[in-house]
Amino acid sequence: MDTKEQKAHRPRQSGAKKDKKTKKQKKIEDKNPKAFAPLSGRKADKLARRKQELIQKKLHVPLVDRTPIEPPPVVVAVVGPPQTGKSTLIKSLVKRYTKHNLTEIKGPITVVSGKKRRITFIECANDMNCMIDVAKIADLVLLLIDASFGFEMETFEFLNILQVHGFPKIMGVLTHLDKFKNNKTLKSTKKRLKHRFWTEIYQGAKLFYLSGIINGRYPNQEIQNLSRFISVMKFRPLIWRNTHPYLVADRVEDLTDPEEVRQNPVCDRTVTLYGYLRGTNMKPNMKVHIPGAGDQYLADISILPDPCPLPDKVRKSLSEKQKLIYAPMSDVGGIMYDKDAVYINIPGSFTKTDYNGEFEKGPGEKMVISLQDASDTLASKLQEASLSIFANSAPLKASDLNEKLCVSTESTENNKLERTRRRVTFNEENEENFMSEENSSIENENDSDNAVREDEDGDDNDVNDVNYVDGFDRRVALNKYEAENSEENISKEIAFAESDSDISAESDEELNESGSDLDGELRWKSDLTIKAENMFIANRRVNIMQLIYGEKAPEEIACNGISNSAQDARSKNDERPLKYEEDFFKVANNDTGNAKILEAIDSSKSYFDIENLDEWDDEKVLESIRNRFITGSLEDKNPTGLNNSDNNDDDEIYSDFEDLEVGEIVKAMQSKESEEAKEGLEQETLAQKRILLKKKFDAEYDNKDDTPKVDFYDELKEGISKQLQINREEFDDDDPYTRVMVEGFRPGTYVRILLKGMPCEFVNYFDPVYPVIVGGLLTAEENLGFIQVRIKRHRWHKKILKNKDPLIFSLGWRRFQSIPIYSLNDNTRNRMLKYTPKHMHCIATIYGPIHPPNTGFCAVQSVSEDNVATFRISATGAVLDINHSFEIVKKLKLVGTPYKIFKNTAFIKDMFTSALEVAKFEGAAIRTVSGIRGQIKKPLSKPEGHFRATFEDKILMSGK
Ligand SMILES: Nc1nc2c(ncn2[C@@H]2O[C@H](COP(=O)(O)OP(=O)(O)OP(=O)(O)O)[C@@H](O)[C@H]2O)c(=O)[nH]1
Repeated sequence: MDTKEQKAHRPRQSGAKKDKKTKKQKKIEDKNPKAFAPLSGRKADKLARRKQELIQKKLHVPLVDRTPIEPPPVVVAVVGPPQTGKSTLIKSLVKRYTKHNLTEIKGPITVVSGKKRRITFIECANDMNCMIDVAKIADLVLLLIDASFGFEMETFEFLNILQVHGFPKIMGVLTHLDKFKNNKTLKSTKKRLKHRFWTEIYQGAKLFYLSGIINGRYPNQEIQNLSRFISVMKFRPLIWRNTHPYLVADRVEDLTDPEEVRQNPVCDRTVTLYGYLRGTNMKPNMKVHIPGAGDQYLADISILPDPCPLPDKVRKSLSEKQKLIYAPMSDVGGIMYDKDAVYINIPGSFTKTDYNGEFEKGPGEKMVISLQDASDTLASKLQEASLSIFANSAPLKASDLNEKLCVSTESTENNKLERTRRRVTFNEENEENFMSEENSSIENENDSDNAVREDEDGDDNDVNDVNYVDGFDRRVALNKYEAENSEENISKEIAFAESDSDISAESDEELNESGSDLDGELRWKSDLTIKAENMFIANRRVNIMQLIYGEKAPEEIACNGISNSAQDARSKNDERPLKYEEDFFKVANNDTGNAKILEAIDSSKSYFDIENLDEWDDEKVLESIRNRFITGSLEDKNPTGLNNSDNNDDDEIYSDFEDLEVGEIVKAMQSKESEEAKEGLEQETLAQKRILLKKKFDAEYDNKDDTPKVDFYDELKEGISKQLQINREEFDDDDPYTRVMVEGFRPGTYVRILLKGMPCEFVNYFDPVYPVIVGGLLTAEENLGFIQVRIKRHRWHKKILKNKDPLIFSLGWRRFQSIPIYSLNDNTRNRMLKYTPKHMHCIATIYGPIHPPNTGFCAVQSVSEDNVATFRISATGAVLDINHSFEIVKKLKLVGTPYKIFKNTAFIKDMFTSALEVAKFEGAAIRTVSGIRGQIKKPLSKPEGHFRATFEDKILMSGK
C-alpha cells in the first residue's frame, strides 16, 4: 500500500469559524491563564489570609505523640441509629479483613488489618451510656446514616458528645441507597446529605456510599475501598487520652468463689478484665474508674501474650495465617486465652458428624441435630413467606410490606421495630452549623485541626459541587455583598484620598471645564495625556536628598522640569484659592515676581522632565548620584563625580576640625602625598572595622550551621521528641520487671487486670453491647470537690434547665449525677439564676469528682430509654475552675417597717434579727413602696436587728 502524505490541517484564516475560534481563545485567556494564580489583588489577599489562617490553626500546643512502637489496635466505633446496618457493616469489614463470617457481634472484635495495624471494631448501641462511653475511646467513628430516611437525632447527639470529649476522626457511611428507585432522587439525596454532613463536620469530610446488600453483606468493592481508607488513616493524639492510661476490655471474667456467691448473691465480686493498654503508661496500684461501676484500685496487673499479634514478616500482603481475628465475647474461632493457658474449643457432641449410631440420642440432641439441616433461618423463611387474604388476590410478601414501610418515611413514623425515628430537619433557625454554635472547649482545636489536615489531603473532586449547596448559597450571597462593598470601598477611597491626588482630581475638573466645547459625555476623554502628566507630577514623592542635604537645585531645573502644559495646570492650581478667597481676604503681597524663586527653593517636591525621562536610563547620570546615598561605596574618593581639584578646594574651605564625639583632631592635609597615605590608612582601618562589625552582626543574627531557621513551634516539637527518645533509651537496658515498676505498663501491651470488690451488678447485668472501659485516674482526679463549669443548654434540647434540677454529667471517664447551681458573673459577683439563659453560656457550680480546667463535658437529664422524644443532650461545656468553695449570691427581698423618722433619716425594724446581719448589708440599697430610695447605714446597738437608714426624701410612717 502506498502511503499518501496527508495534508496538514490549515486553520481558517477568515470567516465565521475563525471568529468563533478567536472568540473562544479570548474567553480562555480572559479566565485565568495562570491556572490557580489569583487575578485580582483582592483575591490574592484573601488567599494569603486563608493560608495564614490554616497555618495558625495548625499551631496548637504540641502534644507528645506517645504512640508506642507496637501500637494497640485502632478502635473503630460503628455508630448510628438502630437498623442502619451497623452489624452488617462490621460483618462485611471483618469478612474483608479476615475472611471470617461472623454470626453475631458482641463486644469488641479485633482483627489484623495490615503489616502494622490492628483494628478493634465496636458497635455502639442507641443508648446514652453506650454512646458516651464509646465516644471516649473511639479513634475513628463510622457514622452510619440511613439515606432513605435522612439524618436522625442519634447522629447529632453522638457528634455533640464527640465534640466535648475530644474529636476523633469521623467518616460518614450512607446505607440503604438501594431503596431509591429513582436515580435522580438518589443523586440529589446523596448531594444533600453530603453537604449537610460537611457543614456539621468539616468541608471535605469523608462520606462513603454503600449501595445495597448482596448476600447479607455490602458490596465487596465498596467495602474494600472503605477498608483501605481505615487501614491507612493517620491519627493525632487527643489531649485527654494522651494524658490518661485506659483499657477497653475485650474479655471479662468473674473469679469470685462460687460458694461465696451462693451464700450471699449480692457479695462483692473479684473480676478480671483483659485488653490492650492505651493512652499513657499504666502504673501498678493505680486508681481506675470503670464507668458504671465506680472507682477501684488495681489489685493486680500482668502482661499476657498478645492474642492478636502483628505479623513478624510481611512480604507484600498478609497471608491467610496472618489474618487473625480476636473476639472472645463473640466466641470466634473457638480459642480462649487465659493467664497461663490457651483453651481450644473442640466441637462438642452436638455436631452432626459425631453421630455414629452407637448411642441413642436424647430428644434435645435430636432436635439440635435436625436443626442443622435447616437451610434457611426462620427470619429468611418469614421473609419469603406469602399470604393471600382473598382467594383470588395476589399474595402479599413480607418484602412488599417492608418496602412500603420504608417508602413512607417522609414523616416521623413507627417502623417495623416500633421505634420512633427522630428525623433531623434543618429549618431556617437550624440552618447554621450545628457544631459552630458550641462552646470552644479546648478539645475543639482538634476539630479545626482535623479540618485543616483533611482540607489538605482531601479529595477535590467534588469541590465544584459546593457552589450549589444551601450552605454555600449564603456564601455566594455574601460574596455579592462583598462585591458591592468593594465597589463602595473604591469610591470611598477616592473620596478620602490623599491631598495630592485631591488636587489632581480638582485640576481635572477645571480642565474639563476648560474643554466645555466638547460633547459632555466624551469630555472626560479629552486631554488625557495632560491629566496623566498632572497625576504623575502630583504623585511624585518628596526629593529626600534635597531635603537632607539642602542642596540648592538650580532654578532652571526646578522650573523647566515640568512641561508647559503641566505648568499651566499647576499655576491654575495655585491661582484657584486666590480666586475663591478674593471675596473674603485681600492678598497682602501680590508680588508674583518671586514666584519662580519660591518654587525653586521649595524643594519638598521634585519635578521631572517628562519628555526627558530616558535620561534616568543613562548609566552616567545614575553613577553620578549613586554614591550620594549611604549604600554607596565609601571607598570612592570622588563620590560626587567632580574632579580632584574641586576636592582640594573643599579641603581649603574646610580646614582642621575636631570630632567632638571621638575627641580626635583631624588636621587639614599639608601635602598631597601625606594626604593620600593617610587616606589609604583610614580606608584600611575603616574597612577592617566594617568587617569586624559585619562579623559581629552575623554572629548575632545568622544561623550558625546554615540550617533553615525553625520557628518556636517546630523547636518545641523537636525538643519533645528528643526527650521521648532519651526516655526510651534510658529504659532500654533495664529488665522488664524494673521497667514496669518505674515506668508502668506501656500502652500497646495486652494485660490482665484483677479488680477486687466490684459491685455484683457489674457481673449480674453484664452486657457485651456496652463497652467496659478502665480509665486511669490522675492523683488530683481521685477527689471530690466543687467545680465551676461553663455550661450552655443545647438549643435543640426542648426542656429548660432549672436551677438545682439534677443532671447527669459525663466528665473525664466518669458519668455522675449532680445538682448544678446556675449563675452569671457580672464582674463583681456570681449571681444565681433560676434557669439557664437561652443561647448563652452561664456558670454552673457542681459538686463532683475534680477534673482539670478545660476538660469538656456533656450533660443529659436522663439516660433511660423512654426519654427519646427530643434531643437527649441537655447541655455541654467545659470546666472553668476548681475550689473548696465558690461564692454565689442570690437576690433577697427583705421587708422592714420604720418606727422613727427624722427628716431624711429613719430607724427601721423587723428586717434583720441581729446587728451582725445588718453589718453585712451596710450600704445596701433600699426602697420604700412609693419608690423613695435609700441606703442602710448603721445597726443600732439596741434593739438587736434595728438599723438607721437614710433616704433621698422624708418618708412616711406608712412606709410611703
Ligand atoms: N436494603 C438494604 N437493607 C439494608 C442495608 N443495610 C442494612 N440493611 C438491612 O437492615 C437491617 C438491619 O441491619 P443491621 O446491620 O442489623 O443494623 P443495625 O444497625 O446493626 O441494627 P441494630 O443492631 O438493631 O441497631 C438488616 O436486615 C439489613 O439487611 C442497605 O444498605 N440496604
